[in-house]
Amino acid sequence: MIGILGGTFDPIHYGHLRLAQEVAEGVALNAVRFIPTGKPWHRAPPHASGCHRLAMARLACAGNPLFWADAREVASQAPGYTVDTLSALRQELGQDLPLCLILGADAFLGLTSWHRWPLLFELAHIVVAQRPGFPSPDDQAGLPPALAAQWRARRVTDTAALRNTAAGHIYLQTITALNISATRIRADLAAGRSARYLLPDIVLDYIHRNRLYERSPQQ
Ligand SMILES: Nc1ncnc2c1ncn2[C@@H]1O[C@H](COP(=O)(O)OP(=O)(O)OP(=O)(O)O)[C@@H](O)[C@H]1O
Ligand SMILES: O=C(O)c1ccc[n+]([C@@H]2O[C@H](COP(=O)([O-])O)[C@@H](O)[C@H]2O)c1
Repeated sequence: MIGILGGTFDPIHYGHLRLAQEVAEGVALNAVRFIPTGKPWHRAPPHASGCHRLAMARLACAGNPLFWADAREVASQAPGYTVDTLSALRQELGQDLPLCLILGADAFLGLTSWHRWPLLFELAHIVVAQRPGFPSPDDQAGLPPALAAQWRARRVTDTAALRNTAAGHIYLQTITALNISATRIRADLAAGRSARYLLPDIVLDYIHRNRLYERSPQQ
């Protein structure tokens, strides 16, 4: 079973890495692919280029045999819709392998705005985790009605259900709450404050060597 963690990763940080690690252990994944977005259609352009964000993801993944940074969205000129990425992975990996799309609560709460979002359930399971500062995904009052309906229909509490079908379930993984965001890291760096212990040293060294995030970020 493979996990997919997409993100802007501008830059990648311990919130992403613990999310991937704890989901991998929680649902018994064989690998997690980190897929940095190329030119995201849904938010302001990233501060660092796709090449830099991919390089930082590669550095962060090195040393963990489960983790792998996937260049496909950065290398593509297409809008980077997750449904297209999952379709391509399905073609490569076959129809039977269970795929788990990993989402933090903020991403999950916005799911109904995603391109062709109901199709995502035909391509992968969704494993969602809480994130500090956002409503818990199992608080149905906080979900848009269409997503709450999917939650009721698809939610499973036994990880065996994820292994037994290739796609279509929703699973809530409890993880260590880390109130870390890339926005905060960019703000710290732009203000000349240290971002140590929020992200791996090897990524921070890369940021300093390449003089990323030195100017005041536009939020
Ligand atoms: N601290 C965290 N805890 C749980 N999930 C997280 C955390 N940080 C990011 N994620 C999840 O990782 C994925 C990618 O997030 P993203 O790259 O946008 O990071 P971010 O820190 O939210 O960035 P930014 O502050 O620039 O919006 C999303 O599914 C998001 O919910
Ligand atoms: O496919 C979509 O329409 C879509 C809309 C919003 C976000 N996503 C994906 O969700 C992931 C997390 O996005 P973000 O903004 O939190 O970095 C990333 O892989 C995005 O490509 C995808």
